[in-house]
Formats: sequence, C-alpha cells, structure tokens
Amino acid sequence: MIRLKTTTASLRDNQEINYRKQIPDTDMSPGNEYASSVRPLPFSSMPGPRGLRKLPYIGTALLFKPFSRFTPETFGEMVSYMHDKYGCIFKSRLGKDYSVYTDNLRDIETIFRTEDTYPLRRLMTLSRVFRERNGLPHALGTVSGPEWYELRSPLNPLLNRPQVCLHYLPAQNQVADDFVSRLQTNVFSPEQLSEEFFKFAAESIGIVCYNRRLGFLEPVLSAERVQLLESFKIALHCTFIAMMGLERRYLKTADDAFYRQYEDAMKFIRNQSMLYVEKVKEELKVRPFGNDKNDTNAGNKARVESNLLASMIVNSQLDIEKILAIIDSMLIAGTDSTARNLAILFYNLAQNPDVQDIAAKEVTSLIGTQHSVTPATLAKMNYVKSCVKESMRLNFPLSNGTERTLTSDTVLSGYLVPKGTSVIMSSRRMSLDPANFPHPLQFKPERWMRDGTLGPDETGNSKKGSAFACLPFGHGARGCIGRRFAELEMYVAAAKVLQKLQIRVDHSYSGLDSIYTPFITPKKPIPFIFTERT
Ligand code: HEM
Repeated sequence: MIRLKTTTASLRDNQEINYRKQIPDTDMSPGNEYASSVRPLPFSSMPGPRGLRKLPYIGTALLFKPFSRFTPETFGEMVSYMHDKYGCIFKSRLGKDYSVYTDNLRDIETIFRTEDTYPLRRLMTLSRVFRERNGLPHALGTVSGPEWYELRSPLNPLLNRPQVCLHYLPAQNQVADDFVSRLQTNVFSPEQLSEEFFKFAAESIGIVCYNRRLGFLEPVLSAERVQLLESFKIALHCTFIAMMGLERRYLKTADDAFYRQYEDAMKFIRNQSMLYVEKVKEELKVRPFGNDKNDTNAGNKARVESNLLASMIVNSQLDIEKILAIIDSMLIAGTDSTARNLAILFYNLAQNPDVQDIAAKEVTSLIGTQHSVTPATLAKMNYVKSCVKESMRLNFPLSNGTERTLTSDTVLSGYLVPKGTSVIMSSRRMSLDPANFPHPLQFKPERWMRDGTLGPDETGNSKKGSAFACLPFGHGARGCIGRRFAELEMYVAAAKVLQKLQIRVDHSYSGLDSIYTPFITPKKPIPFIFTERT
C-alpha cells in the first residue's frame, strides 16, 4: 500500500490518507495524471445512471425490463451499453449499494496485483441463509477472510495444479469415451444433446468429488440420479436469481416457495454426498493412506493426490460438515459451467471447419484413431488447448466478469473508489475489444499459440496480449478452484470427439444467440450433427 498526501477536492487539505494507487502503465508519458498526480477524482464524480436510477434497490429494478430492454440473462449487454454511454468506468446501483464497472485493463491489473491474502467477493446470500438456517458451516462462496482460507487452502495443492489434475486423466478418458459412444449410437434432439453435455460434465465432476463413476452416461438412469441432476440445476438457477438481487423474500421466511425448492435441492445433494463420504471412510479403513506396505512413497503421494475426498477426510483441518460444504459447492459450480462451454466450443469448431480439421489432425497425429490421451500427448496438444481458450474468449462464459470488494481505498481510472465498494470487471467486453484482441469476432486459436502473439492487427503487426484481458476463470487466490480440472475435461472431451467424429450444426440453425443463466447458454439448443470422421 502506498501512503500519499492528497489535495483531492473532496478531502481536507494535507490530510494524510491510505489508498492503493493505480498500477502505472509502462508506456505512460511524464505528466500523465496517473504518473505525476496524487489527485484522484472523488467517487461522487464518477459517471453513472442518474435520477431515480441512483436510488438503492429501485435503481437496480429500473435497469431491467419493463423499464429497459435488458433482463438478468442479458446483464452483460446492459453493462456494455452503459460502458458505451459512460466510458471505461461507471457506477450503478446493484441492490442497496453502488457497484463500479470497469473495462480498463490497468484497473484490472491494479485490483489483482494489490489483492489481499483473503480476497473479498460478494457473498452468495441464498446459500448463506440456507447454511445458517440449517446450522451448517459455510461453503467457499458464502464466507470470507481466514474462514474462507481454511476451506480453500487444503484444496489448492489437490486441484489447483495442472500436474496433480493429470491423475484424473485415465478416468477422464473413460468418461469421454462413453460420451462419444452415446453420440455415435443415439439420435438426439437438440434439447437432449444439451442434456448430454450436462450429464458428461456431471459424470466428470463426480469423479473428482466422490472418486467414482456415478453412471450419468448409462443408457437408463435411476430416479435418484435423475433427481441429482435436477438438484444441480435448481441449486445453480436459484443462486443466480438471488445473486441478481431479484428474489429477496427468502430472507424473511423459510416457507417461501423459491427458498423451499433451493433448500430441497441442496439437502438432496448433501445426502448423496454424505453416502459417498461414508463409503470413502470405509475404504480408508481397509486401505489407509501411508500404511499400505505395497505403497511406495511416490505411489502413496499419487493416491493422496488422486483422491480428493479421501485426502480431505484424513486432513485434520476439515471436519465432515466442512468437507460436505466444499463438495457441494464444487458439484454445483462445476457442472453447468463446463457443460455449457464445451457445447459452445463444439459450436465454434463446427462453424470453422478449417480450424476443426487442424485440431483433428493434431489429435490423430498424437493419439491415432484408437488411443487415449496421456500426459505426454496432452502436453503437445497445443492447438486443441488454444481452441478451448479462443472459444471462451469469443463466447465469454460469464455475462460480464468476476467481482472483487475493495479492501482499501483504491484509485481506478483516476477515481478514488472507497474501501468496501464492489468492483465488477467487464471481462466479456474486454475479450471482444480490438485493442486487446485484433479481429475480435474471428475464431482464431492461433492467437493463443506459444509464441505469445495475438495475431496480426490492422497494420499487420503482431501484438503481445495482456494476461488480464481475458479472465474466464477469474484470477488470483480466489480464482476458480476448478479451473485446471475444467480445462482437462474440455481438452480430453474435445480430443476424443475429434478423434472419431466430425462436428456440424444443422443448417436450419439461425446462429448462436446467447443469454447467461449464469453461464453462457444458447437461447435455442444447438442442433449438432455428429458423423464418423473418415
Ligand atoms: C468452464 C468452466 C468454469 C468456469 C468458466 C468457471 C468460472 C469461475 C469464476 C469466474 C469464478 C470466480 C473466480 C474469481 O472470483 O476470481 C469461479 C469460482 C469457483 N469455481 Fe469455477 N468455473 C468453471 C468450472 C468449475 C469447476 C469444474 C469447478 C469444480 C471443481 C468450479 C468450482 C468453483 C468454485 C468452488 C469457485 C469459488 C472459489 C472460491 O471462492 O474460493 N468451477 N469459477
């Protein structure tokens, strides 16, 4: 933190204040306000909606239909519209308080580079209410500070490292094979296909959370499995509606219909998780970590790293209730997110047959037409990985971007933004900004290839991109805990599908028009056509 003297009009002369200064831009000329001045503009002068739209709660309601053309599902479009109107930074009411929106690359850098040990994000009220009403400990999304860190820190070494995620590669190959086989042997309607992606993602995240196959890709599902899938969807949907501040009655009564459906879904997921916790506890009694004579040290390490649930059970820092809280948030956050982005990736590959051909050639040159993806072949699958990145840039997973609540007064785009303000980063808009990504509407995986260039701009020059211009998984200590696994899932699914199948979209499809619920969702399910690759 930088201690500065300020002469800002809104502050008393010579008053000493603490605030975080804007990260300086490297090509900034002397005399630039950020370089030379300690005179940030007051927060009150930041642009944004005026009149009734400045009022708490009412201001938020007025942003949406019937008072505007926007809905919670098109929130990102509304933010983009306001950036066009007010500039790179503006403030607007979201519920009681002001939120600040920025699409200035330097603001994003400032926020992340000066982040505290315990980054703050707006908490999920609905989940908090559920946990408090039922006397349950908090989950990752409902808590901050040291309490959050206590949940998050045991997960980091087990989920946050690409090398560790590779332990799940054999199981992930099997899930992807089952997915491909279902696409080969069934004729699915577009709605059913959308459900297939969801089942694939649920099966994949089940491996991480429960360390076993759950059978979502079986020909017939038990009533229990159907209810589990449904519960994931209800829990996520209710969380989204509550986060948009559109449903607040649940705060008053536990009998509220909206709240009840959420609570029923959460309790069902929790009961299922409890069954698997008991199973893994039994397995650990038979074969504990570290005591097995057949385990070499390295083998034991691999056992610990490839069994998240068992590792959490033996971790004295976490009791069973905390483990359940972690598992439940991973299941809910990790299913629809990956399912939607995988479907969008396939759409982009179908719309760009040349790219699809290059990706398929890369796959077959590395794993042939019959083999599985191995750590060695995955390490070389750079084009497929670039396709995944490019798809998330072109069709950003979130309606706008991630959020941080400032833990100290911070200068953003020249304004002094007070501590406690929620800042929403407009990453979706930034990912489509030609200043960050030349020819932004083109699907060009090459821009992510290893030489670090983003492809030629209008003048034919290559441009090295900023790491902060496209952050689909957020960033820093509070970034997505499932990122490495989600990426692995998408790489393997893409490789296995491209190995066998050609992806097309029926010509009757009018084109991808997406909404956010909260992850990117095609307004109309995509009518994919999968045919054998010859
Ligand atoms: C394409 C798929 C995914 C996308 C785009 C995505 C995106 C995100 C984003 C943007 C955040 C907020 C990060 C921040 O504030 O900096 C987040 C947090 C989180 N994600 Fe993901 N995610 C995906 C997959 C997954 C998966 C597979 C899991 C399950 C392991 C998961 C579990 C979580 C959890 C638990 C958090 C909260 C972390 C915390 O507060 O410490 N996500 N995700």
